[in-house]
Amino acid sequence: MLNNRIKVAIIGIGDDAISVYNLLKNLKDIEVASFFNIYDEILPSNLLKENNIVFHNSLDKIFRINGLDIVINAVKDTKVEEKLKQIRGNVSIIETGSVNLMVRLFQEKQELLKIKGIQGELSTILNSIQEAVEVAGKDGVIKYLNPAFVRVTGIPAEERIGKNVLEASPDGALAMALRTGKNVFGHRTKVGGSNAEVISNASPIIIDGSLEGAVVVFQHFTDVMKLMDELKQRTSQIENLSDKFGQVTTCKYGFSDIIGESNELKKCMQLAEKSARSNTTVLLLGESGTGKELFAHAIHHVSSRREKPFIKVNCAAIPENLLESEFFGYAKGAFTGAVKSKIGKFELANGGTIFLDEIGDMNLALQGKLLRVLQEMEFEKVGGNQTIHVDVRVVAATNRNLREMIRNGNFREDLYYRLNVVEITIPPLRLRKDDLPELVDNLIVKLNRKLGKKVQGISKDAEEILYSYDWPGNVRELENVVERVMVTVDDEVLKKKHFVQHVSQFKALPEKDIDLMPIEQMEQLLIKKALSKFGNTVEGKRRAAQALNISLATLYNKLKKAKFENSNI
Ligand SMILES: Nc1ncnc2c1ncn2[C@@H]1O[C@H](COP(=O)(O)OP(=O)(O)OP(=O)(O)O)[C@@H](O)[C@H]1O
Repeated sequence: MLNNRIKVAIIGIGDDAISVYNLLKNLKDIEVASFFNIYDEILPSNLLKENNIVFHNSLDKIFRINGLDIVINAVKDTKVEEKLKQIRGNVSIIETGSVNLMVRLFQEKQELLKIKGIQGELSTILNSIQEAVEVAGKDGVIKYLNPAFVRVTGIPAEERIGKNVLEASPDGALAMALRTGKNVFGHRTKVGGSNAEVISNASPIIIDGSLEGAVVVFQHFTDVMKLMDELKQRTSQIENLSDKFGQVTTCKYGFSDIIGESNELKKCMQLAEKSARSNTTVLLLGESGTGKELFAHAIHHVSSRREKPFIKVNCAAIPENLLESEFFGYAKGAFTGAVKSKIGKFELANGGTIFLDEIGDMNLALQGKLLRVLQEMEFEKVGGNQTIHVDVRVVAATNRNLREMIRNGNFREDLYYRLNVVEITIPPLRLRKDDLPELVDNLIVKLNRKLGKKVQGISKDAEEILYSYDWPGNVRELENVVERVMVTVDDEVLKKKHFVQHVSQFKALPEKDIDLMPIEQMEQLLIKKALSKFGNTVEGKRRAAQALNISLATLYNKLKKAKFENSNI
């Protein structure tokens, strides 16, 4: 019956009949099959438009309607009532007054069906989840539990349902939520027959502002712990890997990237290439911007270690107190905040090359530790007691005068000799100006690509001005100068006037009548000028270094050397 529509016939087509029809037409379980127009009344026009409704003008036809379930009598006529009494079988006769009640019953039935559907879905979910669920009414009587509850606790459903949770499990999360009317999170207790430790969350069920019961969801603590352990392990693996990825520098350059035909540079390249194939430690010396890092990359690139990591450590950029843990890593709990262990650069470089840039800026204590690693290729993490063995090739570089530092007691002599198995001093650009044309040509090609320009070359007078300059910032400075001009100029040939117009170095220096003075003195003058322009703050120094085309570390070194920091610049 629920799935078949109920067939209805309405007697009369007056106002009563029409309002009954309007009530019924939207109920999907009811089909108004026929109207009986027994007084030759005029049919309302909208009813005429309705489909599939048959109009009869004789009540006799009522007996012939197939499968009729209900007749609604919307006329007050004793003759009609008499006639209807003759109808037999399953047909019900209803007066218009009862129609409202019938409609309400149908609507409630529809709601009930909807609720049944939702109930079905919910019980499928509750039956299949791994977490145990238990529900109690406001009086504490347990009304529901799912199959996982029985599995986790070992208590059969029939022993539990109907009991009062406030007595059966007074310390459990469900009882707490019922007593307080508040959510309970992460509550740990032992349950039931299995005495299993569980971790539960419970919530009160509040309907229209009043507490109607509570529900608890819980699972085996061991399950949760297992998941947590697994999660922790995975997280630490991911952190380690991303740590490693972040630190491993891909080796970007080979010897073919080192530009220059001067004898001075060629000698350096030959020596570097020869030593690259052995495992020896190489010490690269030279002013800032001469290409020491480029050489370190090239050495790694032609060595048998080229497929292994190339790790760069800038000893000047890392605060002294962190340098040791940067080098060797630290063990978990080595100091406050060391919640997990950290892998150091030496371990990361295992099998490959470590490039210790600005080695002259390392403190004496750490120099001693580094010496031990270089001699024995083993070390312990900070706060750790396990010895770690590595196989690392060391390339070190500095723009400082290590021999002078040894004389002043600032650099260990034994470390110096360990490092300079092969010592390569890259000459400054001012001593190999023959390399300028090739360097500039190469730069123009690279920058044309980068900036989308079509520069063909530089004019003779521009070349002259480049030759006449001493390049304290070496190749790095040359790169910046050419880029600055190419960014601003659209001509195909770069001329002297472009360099003078756009490059402060050339603007600042008078072209003629410049007093000759020692280069170091000129350098100091320029640093003073830059600091008075940008200020003696950390930011000022950073901007001054930028303007002078030297690294911040180099600026600090030069300041230290000249003791500028205490002067009144
Ligand atoms: N011979 C060269 N051929 C091509 N490019 C070079 C050459 N020498 C240096 N460079 C370029 O000049 C810039 C500075 O070089 P690099 O960083 O190797 O110098 P550095 O001596 O290590 O400097 P610092 O001491 O300041 O760290 C880089 O962009 C590098 O590619």
